[in-house]
Amino acid sequence: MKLYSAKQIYKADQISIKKEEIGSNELMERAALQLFNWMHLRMQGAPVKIHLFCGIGNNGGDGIALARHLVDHGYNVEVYVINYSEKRSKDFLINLDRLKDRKVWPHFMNSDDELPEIGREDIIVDGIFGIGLNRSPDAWVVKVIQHLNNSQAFILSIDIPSGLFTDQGPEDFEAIVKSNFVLSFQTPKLVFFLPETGKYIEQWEVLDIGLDPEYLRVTETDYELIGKNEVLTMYKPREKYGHKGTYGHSLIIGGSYGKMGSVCLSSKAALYSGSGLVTSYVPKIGYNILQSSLPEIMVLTDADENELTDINIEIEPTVIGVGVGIGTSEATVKALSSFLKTNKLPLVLDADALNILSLNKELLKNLPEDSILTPHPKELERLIGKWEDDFDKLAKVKKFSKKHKCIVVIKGAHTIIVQNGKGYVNTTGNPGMATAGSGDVLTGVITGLRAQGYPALDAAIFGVYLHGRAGDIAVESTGFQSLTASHLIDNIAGAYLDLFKMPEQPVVEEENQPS
Ligand SMILES: NC(=O)C1=CN([C@@H]2O[C@H](COP(=O)(O)OP(=O)(O)OC[C@H]3O[C@@H](n4cnc5c(N)ncnc54)[C@H](O)[C@@H]3O)[C@@H](O)[C@H]2O)[C@@H](O)CC1
Ligand SMILES: [K+]
Repeated sequence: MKLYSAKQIYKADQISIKKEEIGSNELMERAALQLFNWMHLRMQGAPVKIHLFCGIGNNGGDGIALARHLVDHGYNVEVYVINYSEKRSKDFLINLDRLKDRKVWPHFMNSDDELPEIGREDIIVDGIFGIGLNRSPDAWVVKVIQHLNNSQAFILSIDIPSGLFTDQGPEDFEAIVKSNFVLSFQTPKLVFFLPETGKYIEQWEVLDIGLDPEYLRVTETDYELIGKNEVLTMYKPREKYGHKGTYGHSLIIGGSYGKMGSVCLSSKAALYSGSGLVTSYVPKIGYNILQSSLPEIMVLTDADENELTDINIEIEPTVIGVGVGIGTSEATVKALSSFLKTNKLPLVLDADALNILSLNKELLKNLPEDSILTPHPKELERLIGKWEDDFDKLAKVKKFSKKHKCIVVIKGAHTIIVQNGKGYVNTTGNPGMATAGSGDVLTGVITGLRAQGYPALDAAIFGVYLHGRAGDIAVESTGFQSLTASHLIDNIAGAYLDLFKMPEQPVVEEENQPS
């Protein structure tokens, strides 16, 4: 699913209005009706108090129009207009008049007005600012926003939580509505998925207001949201006459004294994600550990007992996953450096391989094109330097990816895969996956997919999706706290099977026929 920018949404609005020969207020009416239907379906006329806080632009206009529909259906509403500017939009004014026709008089709130009382069982509709926010709200509006956040009432935001910019990071974190639910028009917004701003959104849903499908189809976006539909197009079915050679050979290079578990996890994950063959390359200390815990896997050893000192491979793997558990000792840095200088095979780099690259940036030029780097936030900072906010981080990663012709997997609650100027935002996974070894499993899954012939970008996107989906399936039986990296591996199978599961249809009971 594409994530459109505010500029693109405004353009889609204009094109739809022109093509359909409708007024902009008709588009607002569509939006308001969708909002109303959503609420009405869930509330079924319940006499809960609904406080609608509306700005003076089109987001406020949506709120005012919604208020009219709620009033028409007998809901208990109170409307407040937050008068933060003299420049009321045309469609806001049209809808204000329509509301007044119903003899509903909003409270017009200015800077020194008292804040209304809101019960914790009430509902707040947040229509103060939409995608038109272009500077931080004034101090008194921030107070109103804080009042809503402190009320403990359920907050339903129209289009975007008020105070969040659509395409830039926040300036004032106090000035943002904390939404329980966002009904976002036509597209979710990128900020819903970034660490600094995603926390203002508990849940979201898209309302289709019928913006011009052709414009939406042909318009390229900088970001895409990745769900099942997106990865299904990447999936490679197994061939009937395939053999283990058809599905590639993964080599996992890693480990040091006390850190052999990471190699076990990566190697096993590569196998479970479908790699035909898997070999691990480890210090001697790892030989028995791997041979006895993973019978399907072949093992090669370094000359040294406890750490990697000379990466000397005499096999021809399809892809190499390198870095888990290797540490950063002088001997290992040397070994990795000389390996990178001669290696031409596709790479997935993780953990200390990334830390070694950060300390020896000249090695980056040795990476084969389309190498996949999987840093967690600290490793990323070492690679690209500090960032000011999430948008600055994304800009820096894009620049890095372009310069070094590599794919960067920014691990997080919503992992984002960046190649060149484009980002792919993952939707699977859960907080239980913040656990030891989770990253090692991801490295194995991506390596295993690459071995099977998935192009690098697909391997990264699909791998991140599968890893998260395995976590989502696992958590149903483990809970967040007890989820471990091994559970993730055990559920890779479930994540694959889930790709082809049809959504469950609601059971419709047959009506009793008179006999
Ligand atoms: N035809 C359309 O454009 C549609 C727009 N829709 C709604 O319209 C919204 C966008 O409306 P607007 O463009 O009117 O913008 P907003 O309603 O988000 O903001 C209102 C206006 O306030 C001003 N402003 C921005 N930041 C401010 C600040 N900190 N303090 C004071 N004033 C500030 C800006 O001039 C802005 O246009 C969407 O989020 C959506 O809810 C929907 O009705 C669907 C159709
Ligand atoms: K809003």
